Amino acid sequence: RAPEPRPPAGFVALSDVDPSVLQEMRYVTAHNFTGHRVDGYRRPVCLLTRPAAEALHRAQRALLPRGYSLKVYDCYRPQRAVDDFVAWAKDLADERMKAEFYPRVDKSRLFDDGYIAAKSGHSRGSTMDLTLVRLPARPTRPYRPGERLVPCFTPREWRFPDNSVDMGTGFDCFDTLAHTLDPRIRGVQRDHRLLLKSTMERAGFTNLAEEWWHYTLRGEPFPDTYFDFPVR
Ligand SMILES: C[C@@H](N)C(=O)N[C@H](C)C(=O)O
Ligand SMILES: [Zn+2]
Repeated sequence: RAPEPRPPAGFVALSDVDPSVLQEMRYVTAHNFTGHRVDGYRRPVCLLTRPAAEALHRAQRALLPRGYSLKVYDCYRPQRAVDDFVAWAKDLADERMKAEFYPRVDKSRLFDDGYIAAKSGHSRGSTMDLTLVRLPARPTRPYRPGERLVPCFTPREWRFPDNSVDMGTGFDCFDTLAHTLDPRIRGVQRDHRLLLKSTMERAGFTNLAEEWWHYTLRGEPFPDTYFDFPVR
């Protein structure tokens, strides 16, 4: 068997650049919209290009004195993981995670509506999905496969427990309520989204309008390369 490709020069583990950023890597677990560990994720680590990791460190430095930490859910995503999402999307009968992640969107619409990309910025290594956590971070519990699912846009107390601040929906909530500036999101939920957005923009990132959690580094180092080495 051919040896697995290794991370190319220019990639780093986020923990080597900023160990204080919390990590809850969802696609290496079954707690994600597919319901299975996604192809290409072997270890729960956040890999990024060095400039993206250093920019994230700048954002974290701005947040810590205010009593918040960043928490990443996904970082570099191999192309084979994206291909796994595409294959999953073609199987319209597999809706085992619909009740939590896309209760109001037809599975056949997830790519066209902008919630998942067949060529993703994550595979270029300078994009991440993340949220804010109020410090000190509360402990979390793992997802138990088969447990009862709760829609990701219900009040926070009913959703799957997450130690992040209330953003109005959970992570990977494929719904118009997750659009960053959706006018139905008000009060502290909107404040949290705007704190994340302004901090990330100041550190050099751009948000995806459909997802409050998705950010890409401006001037990324590999704008045309979709990498496929596994996360390990
Ligand atoms: C799947 C979700 N976490 C995400 O990252 N969506 C964008 C559109 C992507 O797939 O690049
Ligand atoms: Zn993303």
